[in-house]
Amino acid sequence: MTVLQIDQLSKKIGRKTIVDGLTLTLNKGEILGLLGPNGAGKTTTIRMIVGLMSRTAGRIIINGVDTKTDHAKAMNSIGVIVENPDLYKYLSGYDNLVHFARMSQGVTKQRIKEIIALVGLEHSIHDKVGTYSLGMRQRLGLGIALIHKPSLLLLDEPTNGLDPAGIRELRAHLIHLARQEEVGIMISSHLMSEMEMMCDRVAVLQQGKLIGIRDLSAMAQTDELQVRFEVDRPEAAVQLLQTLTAGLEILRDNDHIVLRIAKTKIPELTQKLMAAGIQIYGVHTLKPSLEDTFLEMTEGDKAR
Ligand SMILES: Nc1ncnc2c1ncn2[C@@H]1O[C@H](COP(=O)(O)OP(=O)(O)OP(=O)(O)O)[C@@H](O)[C@H]1O
Repeated sequence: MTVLQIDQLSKKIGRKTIVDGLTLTLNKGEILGLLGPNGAGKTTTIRMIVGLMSRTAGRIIINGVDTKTDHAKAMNSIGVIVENPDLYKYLSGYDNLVHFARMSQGVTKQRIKEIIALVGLEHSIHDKVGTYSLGMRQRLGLGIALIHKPSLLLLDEPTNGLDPAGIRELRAHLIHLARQEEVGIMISSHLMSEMEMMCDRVAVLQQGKLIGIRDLSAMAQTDELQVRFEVDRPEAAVQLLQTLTAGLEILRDNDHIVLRIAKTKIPELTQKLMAAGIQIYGVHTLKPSLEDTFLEMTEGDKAR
């Protein structure tokens, strides 16, 4: 089920086009990354979705509701952390949650308890927020964004300022939310490594334009690997493999030969090399990374 659908969304300020005809969908239980360098238009896109900024053109549909037709209804199913959450630091985490819960209808004590467990703040929820670390404040902010059970969560660079442990914790919470509570999550970042670790799909933005979408779960399942054989006679190895597998591209890198094959092919090729008397010192495998595919996309873009 689609929780967010954006069609031909654009933003112009003066003569500058900041977001240019962006079309995207986000499904229930999916984590979609919005990846792009500074100034690519990520924040502007998120601000337009939540109505913090007007749009120049395009449609935004949240759970089947057009945000232009019924903004309030569409916003009911969104949780958002656009910047550092506004928290009351002289109140406890619990009192902050109660305060924000009053703004939504029908939030029960049980829901507040669930939220505290969900964001892992059981042990410090009665401490004053002023004593919290940045990671704890982020988690409380996440809890507040989730209190009314949104089916869509939007996060703009949520890991900014977090240390590696904080980032790991936040990532675990977001994956849990998507998988267990089926929340659709859109998260912006300029860090590929971060996107790679938590997103199902990544939309790459460059100068306000969508230049490609990569399905990371499909990338993880593909059995094509980059395989490097370290051998004593690379020349002979290349010749042999080329006669065995027509059309296979093999690169030579000093004592290594590098090729892209399915994992299941490795034993067969290893045996053939050994049978030809070629000594194998090592076999190293590498999955194509998001960075590789990102570079492929941006280079492809330049060529057009
Ligand atoms: N109100 C505004 N007036 C003029 N230009 C703006 C305005 N808001 C944003 N911009 C410009 O639009 C571009 C996109 O900004 P935006 O903040 O959406 O990018 P971003 O991808 O979120 O980048 P960052 O990672 O730096 O937050 C930038 O070049 C920015 O200078």
